[in-house]
Amino acid sequence: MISAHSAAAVRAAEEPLLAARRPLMATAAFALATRVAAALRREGYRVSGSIVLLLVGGGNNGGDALFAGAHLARRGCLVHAALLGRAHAGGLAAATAAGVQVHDLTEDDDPAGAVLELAGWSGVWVDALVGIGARGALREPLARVVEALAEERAENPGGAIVVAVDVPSGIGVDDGTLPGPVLPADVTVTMGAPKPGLLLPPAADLAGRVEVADVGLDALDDAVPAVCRLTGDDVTALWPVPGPGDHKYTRGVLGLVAGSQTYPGAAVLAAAGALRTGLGMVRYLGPEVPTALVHQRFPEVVAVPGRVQAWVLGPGVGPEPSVRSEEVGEALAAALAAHRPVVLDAGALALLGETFTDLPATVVLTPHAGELAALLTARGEETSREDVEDAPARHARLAAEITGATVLLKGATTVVAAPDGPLYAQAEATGWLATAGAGDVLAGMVGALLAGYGDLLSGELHGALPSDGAGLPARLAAAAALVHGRAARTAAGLTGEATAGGAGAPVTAMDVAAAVPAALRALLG
Ligand SMILES: NC(=O)C1=CN([C@@H]2O[C@H](COP(=O)(O)OP(=O)(O)OC[C@H]3O[C@@H](n4cnc5c(N)ncnc54)[C@H](O)[C@@H]3O)[C@@H](O)[C@H]2O)[C@H](O)CC1
Ligand SMILES: [K+]
Repeated sequence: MISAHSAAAVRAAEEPLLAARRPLMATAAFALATRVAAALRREGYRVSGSIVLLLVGGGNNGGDALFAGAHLARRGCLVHAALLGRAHAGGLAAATAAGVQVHDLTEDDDPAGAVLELAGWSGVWVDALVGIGARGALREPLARVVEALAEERAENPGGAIVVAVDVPSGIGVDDGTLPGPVLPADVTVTMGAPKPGLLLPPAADLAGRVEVADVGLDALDDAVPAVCRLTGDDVTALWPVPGPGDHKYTRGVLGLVAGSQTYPGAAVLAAAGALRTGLGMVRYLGPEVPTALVHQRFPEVVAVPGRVQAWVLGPGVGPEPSVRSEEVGEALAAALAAHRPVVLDAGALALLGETFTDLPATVVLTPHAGELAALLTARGEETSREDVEDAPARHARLAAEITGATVLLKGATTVVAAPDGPLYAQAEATGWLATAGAGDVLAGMVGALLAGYGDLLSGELHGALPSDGAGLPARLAAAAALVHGRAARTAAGLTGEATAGGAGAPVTAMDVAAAVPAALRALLG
């Protein structure tokens, strides 16, 4: 698992080391210089002779770059330092002594023009304007400088390598927002631990390859992370793999109230997602048309009421009041009364206006940005889809706090928030996954995992939800999102990590469901 820590947590971990006069900045700077050299070599350049431009702000972020520039100068780089704030004195002295060419632009009347000229000759731009000390959108003249460089980079994408120091300057370090202009990075060398803004969209999309420089912040190992990203190993540890003693009730039975006469296909897609994820049985409850379609595709689905350990309610049910939405409401009331974990998707989310208020964290909402905006607005927090897309983590957390439920906010990066515990940010998906029905498949996958842990989550095994169950719904939802994304990549012909190259090919939602077993085989070994 990748754990990201807030700026405050990093500072708290730094304090005792700084008090003990540990050379944090020297360690950070050496790591930065090493990573810049590696980035040059990765692109086929020689280190010696390469021209490096340091963009230096007025704090310790700039200090890191100045000390790193001294290392690079001693390795034969031609290093220029554009000072755009009162530079770190020690760093400036070290850089000057090592032959770094310093350009003090603090009094320049057109610093952006001067920086652009220096940038035009440079093979590497080191963005050290602000780090975790940033407060809000970049102020002038930094904003104009960053805008000019970002425009230049957009016009010449194959140009300089951009290396961000700690974070790309100007991102929302703790919430992943983009309050103002930011220079997209190819590499972010982050000190001590990833920051939330390097995992949370939209800022995470501008960080490039994130490399963590170890500066000895061991105190963070015991700190509760602000944001987590599950990796394959975490999913392997979580995924319920049946053994000789298992039967369908120990593996979990999922109740599925999905699909309608208008959208019958959602029932098939949600059932596909659940069945391919692996569970004891799916009980489908719905009208004649979707029932027939589900049975045609999956004869193993049982279409009569009975014992279930978890529910998926709402895929393919419209938000407008209808007989079907009433059936979903009745199923939700029964599930809550029985303390069963529930996934609420699509039309079921519209039920949360006034009737269902304080939900347990074992209820997992799976909205997209528009549905989350509608849900928050219905609860008195006037919110637009754009508001959610600009700050997904903040709005997912707000919805979790207001409803009490776990919120899986679908998007290119899927964010999962629970009323307490860390946020999750899963970014395995490919753009091909943006296709009709993919959300129905994901709802089925989340439901299958909840069913697999159904008795534990319902507290039947331990009385009240045990401490080791706290946070489990969020982890399971994040695990489902990881496998959903990996399955889409597999179906699209994109293998390996999210960073692997290749364009892939179109996929349907059913292709994604069909690829889940292959994605799991790759993960479970
Ligand atoms: N503490 C240490 O020894 C280490 C710190 N590391 C690096 O230091 C930065 C954090 O440094 P800090 O001095 O606290 O703040 P910054 O340099 O990030 O920024 C402060 C600097 O930026 C100006 N500023 C703030 N907000 C804005 C804005 N919106 N627009 C324009 N300018 C802004 C502010 O006025 C100051 O001048 C951390 O990120 C690390 O890179 C080392 O890595 C480890 C040791
Ligand atoms: K920076």
